[in-house]
Amino acid sequence: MEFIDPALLAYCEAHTSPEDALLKKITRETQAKVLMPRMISGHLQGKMLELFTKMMNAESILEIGTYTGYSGICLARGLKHGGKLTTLDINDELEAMVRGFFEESGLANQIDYRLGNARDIIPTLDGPFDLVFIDADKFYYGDYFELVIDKVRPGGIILADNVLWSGKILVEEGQKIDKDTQKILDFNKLVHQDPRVENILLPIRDGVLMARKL
Ligand SMILES: C[S@@+](CC[C@H](N)C(=O)[O-])C[C@H]1O[C@@H](n2cnc3c(N)ncnc32)[C@H](O)[C@@H]1O
Repeated sequence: MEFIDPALLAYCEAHTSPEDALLKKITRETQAKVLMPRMISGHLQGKMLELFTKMMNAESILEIGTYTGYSGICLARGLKHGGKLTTLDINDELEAMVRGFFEESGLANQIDYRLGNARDIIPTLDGPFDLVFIDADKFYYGDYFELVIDKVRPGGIILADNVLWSGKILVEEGQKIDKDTQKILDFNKLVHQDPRVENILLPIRDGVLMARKL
């Protein structure tokens, strides 16, 4: 499901600071060489992540789901001088490509790229994080939220991508719901009802849930 008229999207992109050569290259190579290129954050969302990070003056960021590094580079570009991004992914087949992009970004020394299952790695990480971007396997979004909430500083932000799940969260009465959709529905409800955060669901791209820790 497209959420916005393609002409309006093109207008928004035309009035957003342009993607630079590296982000264009990551998009091109992801489309040419990697499975499921739709997973990449892309121009609008990438710029949003960079600007949120700058607005927060973030020093410590955790990303769950590196993929080809597009969103990671956007987040790292927003970091305060000397800040650090920790980014996790289970897929080691992309490692050489991703490390190459991080080197090209000039920010590799601020990016701690770790391979493995995020549910095993997160408990070993020290907070506090200013910002956490959840963008890995949707089935475990609720687990990621619970694993990171105590590691986020008060006033810190948790962002979760794809929470509109291509519109599948709109369920008709009696309709059968697949497991991932059910997990996204549960996650959106969990965050919305959690007294530890205030939240907004932004209809950007496939939906971004923003929760601010109180
Ligand atoms: C939607 S993509 C991330 C897109 C990336 N954030 C971007 O915007 O360019 C999801 C990524 O999560 C990773 N992933 C899935 N399950 C994971 C797990 N249990 N632990 C760590 N990473 C996982 C996948 O390998 C995939 O690269």
